[in-house]
Amino acid sequence: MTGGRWTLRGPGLLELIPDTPAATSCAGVLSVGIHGNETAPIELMGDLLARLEAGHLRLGAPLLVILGNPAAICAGTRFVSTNLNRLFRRDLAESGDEPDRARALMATVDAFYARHPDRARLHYDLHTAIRDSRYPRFVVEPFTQTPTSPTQWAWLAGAGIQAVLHQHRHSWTFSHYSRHYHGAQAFTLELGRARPFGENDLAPLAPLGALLAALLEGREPASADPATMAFFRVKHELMRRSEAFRLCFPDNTPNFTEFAPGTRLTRDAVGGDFIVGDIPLRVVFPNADVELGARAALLVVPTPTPRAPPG
Ligand SMILES: O=C(O)CCC(=O)N[C@@H](CCC(=O)O)C(=O)O
Ligand SMILES: [Zn+2]
Repeated sequence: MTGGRWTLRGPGLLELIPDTPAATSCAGVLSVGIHGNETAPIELMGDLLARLEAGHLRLGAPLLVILGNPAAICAGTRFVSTNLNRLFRRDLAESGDEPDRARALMATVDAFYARHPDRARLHYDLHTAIRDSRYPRFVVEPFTQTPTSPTQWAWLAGAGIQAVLHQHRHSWTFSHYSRHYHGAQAFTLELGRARPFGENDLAPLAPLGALLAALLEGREPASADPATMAFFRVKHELMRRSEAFRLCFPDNTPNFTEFAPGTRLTRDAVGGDFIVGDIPLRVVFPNADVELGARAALLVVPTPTPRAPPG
């Protein structure tokens, strides 16, 4: 490897250690495979690491590269026993494969950021979605007390991200963990539809690959006007409350599809049905098959583009 060395902090936990980090470089966490069937980010990361190993990239920043759920990746499934991306909380009490993995990932992230106390913290958690989307590449901004830096919006726009969704409450996802406990600039990135290994079209992800390469080399990534992205915020979260829960629209409805006032969206034996009120709502991540008590869909509305910094 040119410019540094690597060390394994555990299974699927690769730390890249530069000889001479660029002065302004971030301490970055890049995670893929938190859901085992979301393969495009794993291929993208494999390509980045292959270019580093071949000497086409020079390491210039400390990076922690995480392969999230190896057992689920081997099985080709979203998870083995429970959804790993709901377990990133320090008071986690559950036992089992995914809870143990969540604890290992949290401890590894804690130790990584602690080794770089003076650097800006960043975490991109890379996913793909179950369904198509009106915006194939979008990010979820975890609920946060600390505002997102305008630079992040410019980098994400420059990386071909088409939309942003602001979360309305704590969600205990991996990106939320880095944001909430470490004040990192952290996002979940949704990068098209989940497909098996070998069936992904990585061409639309080339600008994101360029962003990741710039971070790895400690260079300033390309920027674009954040106004090129559509911004949304969560208005309602639909939960599955009983076995009878079902969605009243087809399974293949793309993310960000809009429903008019008066449309019935769900039926459930507990808590009643959900009908769209006075303003249209768009649906994101609909999934009637989630565990009881889990999120079955987000309903979102447009929100203004964050203001650019003065000057
Ligand atoms: O397509 C779907 O329904 C799910 C895709 C996915 O895994 N999304 C993440 C989003 C995490 C977040 O809200 O930040 C998830 O559900 O864990
Ligand atoms: Zn996912």
